[in-house]
Amino acid sequence: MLKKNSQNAINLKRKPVVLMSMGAQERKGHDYQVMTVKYIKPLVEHAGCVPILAPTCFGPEDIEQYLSMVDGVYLTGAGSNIDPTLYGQANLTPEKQQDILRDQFDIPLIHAALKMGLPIFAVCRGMQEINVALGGDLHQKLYSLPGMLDHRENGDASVEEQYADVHSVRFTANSWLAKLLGQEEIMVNSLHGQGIKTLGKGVQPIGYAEDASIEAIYLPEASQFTLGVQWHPEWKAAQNPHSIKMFEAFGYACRVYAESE
Ligand SMILES: N[C@@H](CCC(=O)NCCCC(=O)O)C(=O)O
Repeated sequence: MLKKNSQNAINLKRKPVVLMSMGAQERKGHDYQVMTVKYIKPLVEHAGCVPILAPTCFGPEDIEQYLSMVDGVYLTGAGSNIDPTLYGQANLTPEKQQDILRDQFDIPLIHAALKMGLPIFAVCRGMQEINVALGGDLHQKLYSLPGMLDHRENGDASVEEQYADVHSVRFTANSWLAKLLGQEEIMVNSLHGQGIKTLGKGVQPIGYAEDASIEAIYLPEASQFTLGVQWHPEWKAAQNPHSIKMFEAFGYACRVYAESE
């Protein structure tokens, strides 16, 4: 039996379950599928969800079965770049790692999740995947464009320094995201070399860095919660009220989906 409390929270008998796509990594001649704990932690602690980690190395065949078991999809960041042939460009960063198996899993996953009305929260590479899945493309070297900030981290710096807030993001005035966060501008960290160029079908920017690059998107025509951010709200989320609000909102959307099942 479902109950709603006075804060409009939904008390399900079970926690909502959320799919996270894993990434490929090779170590000492063995293939691994990996997920960084920093991404899982706020999903558990602030969204109140149970993660299911899906290996992406066996192809997209079982996507529908995975999605039938979950109440949301959380697409994380990763150091790898999306294969640019998927958005009609030659590879300008051949020195960078790719993860074609994750691309081949996540693109149909996004289409299927949208069709099913599953809430989607996407971070960094995940946000770029949504744009590519919907027919958009990317700047492969955002940092080489005139007038743009360098959004990459300093590879020689400590992890603390790499994930420190470095630039602002301004949200569309009166947008749902500005209302959720209670302010129209926040400071964020930045660890990406690529960024959205042409918008995919139905993709709406809702936050921009001071160099006008796209930092947050959603899909206004979708019935479910959709949010993609280019920064890393998962990093020390417990210490960041904005990150907590985003994970809580995603968790709430997943609970609503679970209740509807
Ligand atoms: N490779 C893309 C995506 C960047 C991204 O997701 N970075 C994550 C860094 C590592 C992590 O925190 O998981 C780009 O460069 O734009």
